[in-house]
Amino acid sequence: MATNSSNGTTTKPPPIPSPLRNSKFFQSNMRILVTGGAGFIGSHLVDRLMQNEKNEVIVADNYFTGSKDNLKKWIGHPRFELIRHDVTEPLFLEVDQIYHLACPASPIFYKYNPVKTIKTNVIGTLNMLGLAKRVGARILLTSTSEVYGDPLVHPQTESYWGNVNPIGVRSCYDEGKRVAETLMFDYHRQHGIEIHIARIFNTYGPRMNIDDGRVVSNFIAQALRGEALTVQKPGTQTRSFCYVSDMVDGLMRLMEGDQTGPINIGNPGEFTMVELAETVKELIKPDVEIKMVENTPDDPRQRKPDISKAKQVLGWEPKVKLREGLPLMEEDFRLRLGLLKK
Ligand SMILES: NC(=O)c1ccc[n+]([C@@H]2O[C@H](COP(=O)([O-])OP(=O)(O)OC[C@H]3O[C@@H](n4cnc5c(N)ncnc54)[C@H](O)[C@@H]3O)[C@@H](O)[C@H]2O)c1
Ligand SMILES: O=c1ccn([C@@H]2O[C@H](COP(=O)(O)OP(=O)(O)O[C@H]3OC[C@@H](O)[C@H](O)[C@H]3O)[C@@H](O)[C@H]2O)c(=O)[nH]1
Repeated sequence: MATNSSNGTTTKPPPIPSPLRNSKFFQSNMRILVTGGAGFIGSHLVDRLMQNEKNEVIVADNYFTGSKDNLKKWIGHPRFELIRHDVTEPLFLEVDQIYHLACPASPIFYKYNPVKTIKTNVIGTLNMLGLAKRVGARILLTSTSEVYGDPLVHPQTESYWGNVNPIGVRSCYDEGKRVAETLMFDYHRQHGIEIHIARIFNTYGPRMNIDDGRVVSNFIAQALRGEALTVQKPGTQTRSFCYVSDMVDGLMRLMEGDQTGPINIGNPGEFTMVELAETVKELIKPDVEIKMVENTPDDPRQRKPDISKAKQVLGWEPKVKLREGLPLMEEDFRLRLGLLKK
């Protein structure tokens, strides 16, 4: 069956699934690979996938930012496998679906080793597309709102080509993800691979690394530790925050449908960093100080997804509001920091 690309062209039918599927010994389970599945979003995705008894889940992760701890409830389960693997090396598996999430998401981590970040996005995605082609699997890429760069169009629609610095300190990630999208579409057009591209906007929730440097995790950890909330200048820059359970729901709907995307998955609720700090202050520690600190180069000044396409073709929209999601993350951080509520 040819797939409908977002630009209306139809492509060759996908390669036939692995001959294994026709063998009489074949388990009829769906074999799902989640690269980066030991990470924040990936481990929540694994939790949801494992709820379906017809799913066998394999996680491939190099633990650069993820942790086995995020998957401890599944280790040893007969339908679950965890392998230490770096996606910049080829991977030979028999699978039916690939959720390709492997890439450090926190700017502090993806800037730590920029060459490795772009290798992960380019060579890692090439390896996963090669795997999809070999076994006839469908593949979903978790791309990012960063492909829009410092957007001149607001809110951002999927048809916006972006405003990205090709040689900046964030380019390893922003351009790396753009090349990953390009590779996805080239394999789709040239080899008929069934692709799905999600452009994920800022996502938060339990299991974020406490010190991974992203704004929501920073503010909550700072408030719980009684440290000043560090608003990076100018403080008027905006982001929109999607709770992780909404994000996982969107990714699974995209994988199960026939849309190539790209499709924005995010919460259109837009806040300045000062507003976010004030909300965390009010909800967690009303006497905490808020201080302005220096920012880093090329920080986008505004970001808000237009999610009309996700609503229309996926029947998806976020349900959890920021003021509902933050307390759930606070509870998780208190537990992990040993600061249970008195
Ligand atoms: N969380 C967000 O706000 C957000 C926003 C946009 C896009 N995304 C994308 O979603 C995906 C997951 O993000 P996250 O927030 O869960 O980040 P995360 O850092 O928690 O998870 C990434 C996972 O990938 C693994 N990984 C990194 N490089 C790897 C490599 N070379 N080989 C194998 N595994 C590797 C890490 O160890 C980690 O487990 C990423 O692709 C990220 O770019 C996230
Ligand atoms: O302590 C902090 C940290 C960050 N910030 C600000 O908060 C905003 C968001 O910064 P974050 O580091 O949380 O995240 P970013 O928006 O830069 O990237 C995020 O969204 C796009 C995804 O692809 C990335 O994976 C995700 O990390 C920035 O304007 C930053 O300057 C603060 O004000 N204080």
